[in-house]
Amino acid sequence: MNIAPAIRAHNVLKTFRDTDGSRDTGGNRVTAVDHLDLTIAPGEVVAFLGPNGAGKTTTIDMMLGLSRPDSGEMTVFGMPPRQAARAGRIASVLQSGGLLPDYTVAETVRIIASLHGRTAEVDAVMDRADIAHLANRRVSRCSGGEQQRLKFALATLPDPDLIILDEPTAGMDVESRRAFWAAMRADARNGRTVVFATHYLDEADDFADRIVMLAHGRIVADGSTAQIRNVASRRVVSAIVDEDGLGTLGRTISDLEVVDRRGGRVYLSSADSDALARTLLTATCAREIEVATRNLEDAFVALTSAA
Ligand SMILES: Nc1ncnc2c1ncn2[C@@H]1O[C@H](COP(=O)(O)OP(=O)(O)OP(=O)(O)O)[C@@H](O)[C@H]1O
Repeated sequence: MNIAPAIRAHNVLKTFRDTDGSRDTGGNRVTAVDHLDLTIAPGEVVAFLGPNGAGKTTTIDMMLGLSRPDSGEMTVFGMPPRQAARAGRIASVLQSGGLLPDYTVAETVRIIASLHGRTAEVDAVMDRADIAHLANRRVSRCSGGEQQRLKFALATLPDPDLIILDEPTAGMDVESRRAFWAAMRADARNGRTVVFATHYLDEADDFADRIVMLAHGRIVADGSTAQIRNVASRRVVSAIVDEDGLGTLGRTISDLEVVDRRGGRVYLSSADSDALARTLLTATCAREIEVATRNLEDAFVALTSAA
């Protein structure tokens, strides 16, 4: 059977007029999403990871049908996003607004449940979002993390096939973040597709099956969390070495990557870091050779700054 992908972006381009506060700059445009190709299968939990301005929100807005690509095509379950949203297949958890402060948590869930004809689900949904113990608390008295869990509960009420979350834990402390993602995980086990944007590497690593790293509107890495960790755990060999030495190295090590140049040192990476270090030592006049493990943060910086 041919099942439509949950999300398919084909050559999606989105630009904006450059409005930097000055008078019209002559029609310069910012490319927010640069010919994006991406397929997400039903049931995947995918993190969009990227620095400020990478294009995460712009991509998410197009997935939700809030804006349209300039060119290319975005589909959700094989249809235009707006149609999928109208059919109740997409829900989103937005960062701010949307809750009535004077209602209790339980009243809020019941009101939205009745709108969707899902009153029988109220208890189960509150349990999954870990807000059952807050049932009688006014929304205005809930912490930011508790309010986000409530919003998440509301988003799951219509039983959508896809949930999209744009930085749902921004501003939360570590404990609240953990509680939020535990609730999300409990829900995703039921086969829902979840796409979330985050700045936090740990969050992506802990809760996603797959990480899509974005920078400058382009995908710079896309893989299972294990694959991304594998790239991240490569060793970096650094040394003081001249351009001749680098040339020799480039001819010997086919996948040589110059990760960084800092403080007179060159930072290098290759799948076989032993061969890299050996060549540096024996075939060049490199000095002060050091080998270090690259952590996820370094890998992220290296991948995104190379884009
Ligand atoms: N309405 C707009 N008008 C002009 N430029 C925009 C608009 N929306 C986004 N941009 C620009 O498009 C680029 C991508 O922005 P986007 O908000 O999608 O990034 P992001 O990855 O979500 O960033 P953040 O992590 O800071 O939320 C940025 O350069 C941004 O300034």
